[in-house]
Amino acid sequence: MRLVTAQEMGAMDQIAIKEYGIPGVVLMENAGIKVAEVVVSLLENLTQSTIIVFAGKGNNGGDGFVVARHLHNRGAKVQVLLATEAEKIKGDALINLNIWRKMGQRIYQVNKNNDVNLVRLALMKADLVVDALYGTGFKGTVPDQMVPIIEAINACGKPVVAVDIPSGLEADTGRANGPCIIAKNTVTFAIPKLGLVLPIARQYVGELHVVDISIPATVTASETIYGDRSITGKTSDEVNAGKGKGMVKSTCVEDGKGGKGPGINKHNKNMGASTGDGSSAGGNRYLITDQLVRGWWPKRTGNEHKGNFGRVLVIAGSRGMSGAAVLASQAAARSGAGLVTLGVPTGIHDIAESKLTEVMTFPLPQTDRGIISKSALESILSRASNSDVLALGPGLGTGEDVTDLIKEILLHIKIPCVLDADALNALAGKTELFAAVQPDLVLTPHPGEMARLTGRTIPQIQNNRLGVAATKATQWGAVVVLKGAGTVVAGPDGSIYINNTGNPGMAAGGSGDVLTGIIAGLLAQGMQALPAAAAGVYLHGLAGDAAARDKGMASLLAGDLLEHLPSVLKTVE
Ligand SMILES: NC(=O)C1=CN([C@@H]2O[C@H](COP(=O)(O)OP(=O)(O)OC[C@H]3O[C@@H](n4cnc5c(N)ncnc54)[C@H](O)[C@@H]3O)[C@@H](O)[C@H]2O)[C@@H](O)CC1
Ligand SMILES: [K+]
Repeated sequence: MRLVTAQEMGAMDQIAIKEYGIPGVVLMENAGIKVAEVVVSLLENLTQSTIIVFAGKGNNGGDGFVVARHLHNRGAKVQVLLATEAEKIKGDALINLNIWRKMGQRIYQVNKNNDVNLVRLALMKADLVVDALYGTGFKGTVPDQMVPIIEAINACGKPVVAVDIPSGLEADTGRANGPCIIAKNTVTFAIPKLGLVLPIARQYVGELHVVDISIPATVTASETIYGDRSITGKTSDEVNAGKGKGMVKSTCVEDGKGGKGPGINKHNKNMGASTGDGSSAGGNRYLITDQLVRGWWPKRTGNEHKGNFGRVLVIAGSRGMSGAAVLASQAAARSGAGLVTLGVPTGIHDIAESKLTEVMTFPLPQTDRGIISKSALESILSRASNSDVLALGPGLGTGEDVTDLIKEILLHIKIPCVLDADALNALAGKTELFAAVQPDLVLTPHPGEMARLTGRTIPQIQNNRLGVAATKATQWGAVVVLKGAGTVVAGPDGSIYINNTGNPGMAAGGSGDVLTGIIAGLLAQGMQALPAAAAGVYLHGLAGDAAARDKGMASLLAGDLLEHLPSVLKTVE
């Protein structure tokens, strides 16, 4: 499902208004009607219900007046509390405020500090609250006089329906920098705003409804290139040249409905390049959904043999870390790869072989610390020449030997690679190598590994997950999977896929090894790097959710994910 920033949504609204001739007041009317419908669906007896609508000074408040009118028309008792001076209301919002007044309805101004008593009194009588204080126009922290109002709403215990976005939440970052409405339901217009699906926003958004307000599909479905460089990756001149021309591209890859899918080729590795860090990388953003994954799924016709589904080579493990190698290779096999071969240091070869049935194994020369030695290079490259994908890293261990080996592998490899764990640690400070690698690369760092790779702190990574992932994916010409709650998958073109499956129980040893194997398994079946990574994190999370339902989060083990992979895969197949 496509996601947009506030600026992109605003640009789409403007195109609908200025180029298609749909008056803004019509969009506002539709928005208000759709919110009213959700409110009606939540109330048992509308005509016996009292609804309080909190309206702010902008268009979000304008939507609120429309909601109030439709609920009143349908027999509810509706009170509008205005959290600004009425004189500040303008444009379409003023049109709707005036209609409300002409209907003989009052508004109650509650923009002064001592008005909070009026707010509390109204809330006591309410069955439901509509939050139309701030929408996508909000940034920063709510002004002081709004703090007691928002606190009173959150404390009243009545269900709150947020119009477009909970007030106090930033549409792009999903951050609440101060008090913020905690909604039971959020009704967002046309396309979900990026911040609404980020894990930090979950507690405020509640159930998310995405409703159509009649913005033409040609506008919402286009890979729009509007706004400034911070969104498009274009120079301001290019943007100005395109202004007023409407949609620049029309291929849409949304919910598996069409388009060629977000493939990657190395030639577009610098597309959408961004200068700064922030959320500055160009490209489109999506929430990974079932529909998207189904659209990417390799089709099986029934006439295949095991060679059709690709061969995965896993190079992993070291003394004491045979489990990582076993989990990664089993996950590749479980994800549908035709053949999986695991190369491990001699010392743990027998252990790996005894734990694995379907996966073939072979021993590699090792150092006296039980780590694969540099002299394994030739053997690995020779195996790789008969494979379709290489998964490299889980449990490899660290040291100069490993670093040298990985560097050499990457400089000579000709098949797509998934790099994880120690393969990433080995390349900290040597990331210029990524851009020199010929085949597709998928990197799967957790925030700690990303901090080492980029020379930043973990908080710096976590405070800007989307920006860092997209910027680095562009710079490195690789698919970057930044793990953690709300895993971010970024492509070299700056596009971003956000994952919402999974649970905290998955933060267990070995979970990342399973993900590496799943992505390698999907790549082996012919999926391109970006869809394989995005589908991989989605399925990995679903398997984790199924395992948590089965066993609870506390005792969830990485091996449980393997057990639940088949049923999860069955649902998308
Ligand atoms: N024609 C359109 O563009 C449509 C807009 N719609 C609604 O309009 C909303 C966006 O409206 P607006 O852009 O008017 O803005 P909002 O209504 O979201 O915000 C209201 C005002 O608050 C101000 N503000 C922002 N941050 C603040 C802060 N920290 N402290 C104090 N004031 C702050 C803004 O400058 C703005 O004037 C959407 O969320 C949606 O609800 C819908 O009616 C659909 C059509
Ligand atoms: K709102």
